[in-house]
Amino acid sequence: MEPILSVEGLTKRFNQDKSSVLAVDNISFQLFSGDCLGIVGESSCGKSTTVNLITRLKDVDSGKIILNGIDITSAKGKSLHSVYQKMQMVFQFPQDSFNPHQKLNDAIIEPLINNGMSKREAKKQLPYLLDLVGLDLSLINNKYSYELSGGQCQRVAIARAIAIKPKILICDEATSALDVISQKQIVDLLKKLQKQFNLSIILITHDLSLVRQICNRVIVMYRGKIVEENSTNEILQNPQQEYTKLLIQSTV
Ligand SMILES: Nc1ncnc2c1ncn2[C@@H]1O[C@H](COP(=O)(O)OP(=O)(O)OP(=O)(O)O)[C@@H](O)[C@H]1O
Repeated sequence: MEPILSVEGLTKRFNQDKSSVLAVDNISFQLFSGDCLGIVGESSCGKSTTVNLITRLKDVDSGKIILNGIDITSAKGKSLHSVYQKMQMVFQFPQDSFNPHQKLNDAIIEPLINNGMSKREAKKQLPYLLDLVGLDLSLINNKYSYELSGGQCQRVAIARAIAIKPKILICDEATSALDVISQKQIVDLLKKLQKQFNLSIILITHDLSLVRQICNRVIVMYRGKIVEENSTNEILQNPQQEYTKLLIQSTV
């Protein structure tokens, strides 16, 4: 089976004043259709930089990113449009994902309009998209992001992300700013959507219990490198690397 996303030798260094950080150090991995891949590791190990490179928010120093068979390593301008048709992101702080001056109705359908759908047609999709994430149109109608709870807002962010039916959803600490009940609801929602649309998910998290609930594979990062990669069961029950063992111990 061909991977939907393949990352080969990805490297990124940040230079600041006289210091320099090798944030991502020659990492390679593959994501297959229907996979939920967890990327875990302590703060500053390079998780978010990895995501920023894959989604082309940052330029790579070296390495390759192949999305659905197409090399997107240097995708820019118009070619990014087709990248974001296939790959969408959900971020940690749902309220920050939205323009506070834009009504949520408009924010959700924006990707559809950017994708060529008329505003009238896009509006007709709203109740369906909200239903997918367990929300009613009456709740968000004419509201702004700051008028919703974090959990509700994250559902809206997910509705917007899946509106154009991406193949890959990247969740960067998407539940870590939420209370425990909302976290569980978002995890259940992601599981449901994954099945429904055969979504491939990359889940960036500190939280190994989250990984246990939803991921089938896990990558462990330490100081910019992948130190271990395996099925979730193997990583959690039979970790090979000292760092992975420490990570598991520290979160039990
Ligand atoms: N724009 C930047 N300029 C300089 N250094 C950066 C930049 N972005 C990230 N870094 C550095 O790169 C390293 C990796 O950061 P990154 O945000 O990818 O880690 P992370 O694993 O996502 O951390 P966290 O879990 O705390 O979000 C860190 O040392 C960070 O300080």
